[in-house]
Amino acid sequence: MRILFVGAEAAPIAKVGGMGDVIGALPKVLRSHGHDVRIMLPYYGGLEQWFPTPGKPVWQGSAMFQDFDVFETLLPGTDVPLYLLGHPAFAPKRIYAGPDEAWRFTLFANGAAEFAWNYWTPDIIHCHDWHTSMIPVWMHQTPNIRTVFTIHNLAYQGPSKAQLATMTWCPDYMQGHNAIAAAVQFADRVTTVSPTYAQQIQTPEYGETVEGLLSFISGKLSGILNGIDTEVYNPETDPSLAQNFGVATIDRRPINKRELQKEVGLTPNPDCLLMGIVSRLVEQKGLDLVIQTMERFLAYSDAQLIVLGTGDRYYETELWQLASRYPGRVGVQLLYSEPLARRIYAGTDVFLMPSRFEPCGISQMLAMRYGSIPIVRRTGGLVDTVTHHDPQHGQGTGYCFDRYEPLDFFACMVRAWEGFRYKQPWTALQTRAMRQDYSWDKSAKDYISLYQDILGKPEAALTSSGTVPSATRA
Ligand SMILES: Nc1ncnc2c1ncn2[C@@H]1O[C@H](COP(=O)(O)OP(=O)(O)O[C@H]2O[C@H](CO)[C@@H](O)[C@H](O)[C@H]2O)[C@@H](O)[C@H]1O
Repeated sequence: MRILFVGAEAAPIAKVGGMGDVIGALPKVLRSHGHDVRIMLPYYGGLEQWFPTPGKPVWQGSAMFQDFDVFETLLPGTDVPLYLLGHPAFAPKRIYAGPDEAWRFTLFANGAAEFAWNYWTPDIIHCHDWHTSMIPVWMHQTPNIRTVFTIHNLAYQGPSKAQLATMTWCPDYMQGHNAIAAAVQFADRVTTVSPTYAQQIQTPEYGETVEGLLSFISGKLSGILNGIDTEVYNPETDPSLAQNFGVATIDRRPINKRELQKEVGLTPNPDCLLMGIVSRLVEQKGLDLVIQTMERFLAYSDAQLIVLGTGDRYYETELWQLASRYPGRVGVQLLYSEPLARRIYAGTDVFLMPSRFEPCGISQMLAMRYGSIPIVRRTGGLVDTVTHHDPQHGQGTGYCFDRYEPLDFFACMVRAWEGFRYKQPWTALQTRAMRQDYSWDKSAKDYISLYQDILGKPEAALTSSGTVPSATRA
């Protein structure tokens, strides 16, 4: 099959959060199954560091009365062809934010549609989040190109119908009151990134005002759990770590804790419970629970905390103030750093993720792979990836709580702190967490079945190169 991934992020070149991990990893796994998968991204300012000589565009097109260029290269470290859509609107060195966000991503989506009609025609365009919402709208009248729309985060829904109509002249058939609602209606299939979240978004509590629509289209909605890139995120080979380790050499892991404590200005102490957060600092991530409980927990215990993230000014300020009140015990790094993130996964004892909602969550899986035990609220993909530690039966991979209440989170941290004092069961817990299989293999197969189902083609109808002969395309 020929599949074009279109999205705003792809690791390692343009990543803000988990969607970048997904678009950076899944295509290469799908290609290893014999499918021709390619990616299209905006050509953001700053990407020149990855591609010093952009060369000539492979195609030039226009959309919304704007001319744009498309350059072709490979996603670094992979064999995945990457198309970069170049237009001055993407010249600034930022992925999101800015007053023109709605306009420039609508241009990107429309440009990607033009590209698929005129240059490289895939069987399926796999669209990610609202930035690509116009693609299913346009493609519903193009029977040979089908669409999958994946919701990574329903909290962001893109421009309103009125804005879209002004920007794109989209005709009245564009149903739905905003970009994401339109995509959901016109896509051949809608997916989200965990089975639990696929159910939750059909309820008022998690549906972000589109729960009615999502339950109406539930026949074409499914949840496919994210994986992680186990080649790139491997504590045995990760060059960012002070000390590599694996399940068999877990006794080497404490070196990472000591070096991390030194690096972020915490008092080196192997015996205290070192807690970590690596996150976008936004309401979704449950940071108000952290802010409400942390002083009391620090007073009650010997714990330390390291936070890495950027986001809302309110959370940045609150966390910064906490760090200034607890020098040597709380370290806050308000920045984006991939190597430091990995050192936090490898050096902390527990990883906090008390999310208000969580479509899937990649961070808790990375934490487990690196032996840091997640403390999570049981919501969305956290339900599907973390099970509660049961020391008596030697089961479970983390600590979980249900209600979004400070007391419940506090109690969960106390249980983890208590558990950490018993070294043998703790090491067994770490080993279990590290042994979990969160690779993309299973989910990639689920996506392949979904694509085949849309095309109405059994595996045998595909050619040996994995493409459907054009004469037999639907
Ligand atoms: N300051 C920083 N420095 C370095 N690295 C940082 C960082 N802040 C975050 N990261 C990295 O960004 C990723 C975060 O991914 P998550 O899936 O946990 O959450 P996010 O909300 O961004 O993703 C959304 O999309 C994904 C993908 O579908 C869903 O899993 C998730 O639930 C949904 O909210 C991790 O790889 C993490 O290490």
